[in-house]
Amino acid sequence: MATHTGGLTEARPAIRTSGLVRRFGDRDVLKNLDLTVPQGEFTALLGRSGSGKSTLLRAVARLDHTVEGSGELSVPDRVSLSFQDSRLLPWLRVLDNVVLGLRGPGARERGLTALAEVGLEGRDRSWPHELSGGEQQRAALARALVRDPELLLADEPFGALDALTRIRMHDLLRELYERHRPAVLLVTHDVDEAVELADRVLVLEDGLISVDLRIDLPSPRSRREPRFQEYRDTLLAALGVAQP
Ligand SMILES: Nc1ncnc2c1ncn2[C@@H]1O[C@H](COP(=O)(O)OP(=O)(O)OP(=O)(O)O)[C@@H](O)[C@H]1O
Repeated sequence: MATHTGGLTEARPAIRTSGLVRRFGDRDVLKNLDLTVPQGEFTALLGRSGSGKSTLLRAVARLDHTVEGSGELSVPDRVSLSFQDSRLLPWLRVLDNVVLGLRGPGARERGLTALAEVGLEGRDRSWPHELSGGEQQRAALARALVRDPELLLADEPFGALDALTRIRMHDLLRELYERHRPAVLLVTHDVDEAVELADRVLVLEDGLISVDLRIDLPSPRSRREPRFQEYRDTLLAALGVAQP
C-alpha cells in the first residue's frame, strides 16, 4: 500500500477522511471531520455517549450507505471488523465461522492457526453456543485476523465481558497487534482501556476530533504508573468527568 509522488514512495495512511459529514435528520453528527491514521497505528476513539463514535466507525467501515453525508474517505482493501457482540453464526461451527468467505488454498489451515493464536486450539468443531462470552470474542478476533487486515475496526469489542476476561482480552489484543501490526481504530467508553492499549487516543466531541493525544508509555503498561494516571486525568477532563 504505497503512493508515488515525484519519485518518492510514501506510505498511504490506513484511514484518511477529509471533510467527512454524516447527518441524521437535521443534525450533523460528523461535521467536516478530518482524520488520518497511519499504517500500523493503534488508535482509540473516546467520546460521550451519542457523540458519533459508532457513526464514524461505520462510515470508515463503509457500512453506512443509507446515511446522508459527504466528504472524502480512503481505507485499505483488507478491513476487518469486530463488535461488542461476536456475531458468530450459530449454525456454523467455530472454524467455519472463522474462515467464512475466505478463498484460496489453505484457508482451513489458516483458520486453525488463527484459532490457536487466540488460545482456542481444539475448539474448531465447537458450536458458538458452546463457547463462553470471552471465547466467542476470541473466535471473533481469529475471524478478523485470518483475513490479514491492514485495518482492524473494533466497536466496544470487550464491552460485554466481565472485568477479569476483559483484562485478558486486552493482553491478547495488544499481543496480536504487536505481532501482526494492522492499523487499529478501537471505539471504547473505557478511558483506562484506551490508555492501556492505544498509541494515540482521540476524543470526538461536537462532530469533530477535540483531543488528539499521543500515549508514550513503556510496555507492558501499568495503570499504577503516574504518567498513566496523567493521561487518564487529561482524557477524563476532556470528557467532562470531574476528578475528585
Ligand atoms: N440510524 C440512525 N438514525 C437516526 N439517528 C441516529 C442513527 N444512528 C445514530 N444516530 C444518532 O447519531 C448520534 C450519534 O450516534 P452514535 O451511535 O454514533 O454515538 P456513539 O458515540 O457511538 O454513542 P454510544 O457511546 O452511546 O454508543 C446519536 O444522537 C444517535 O441518536
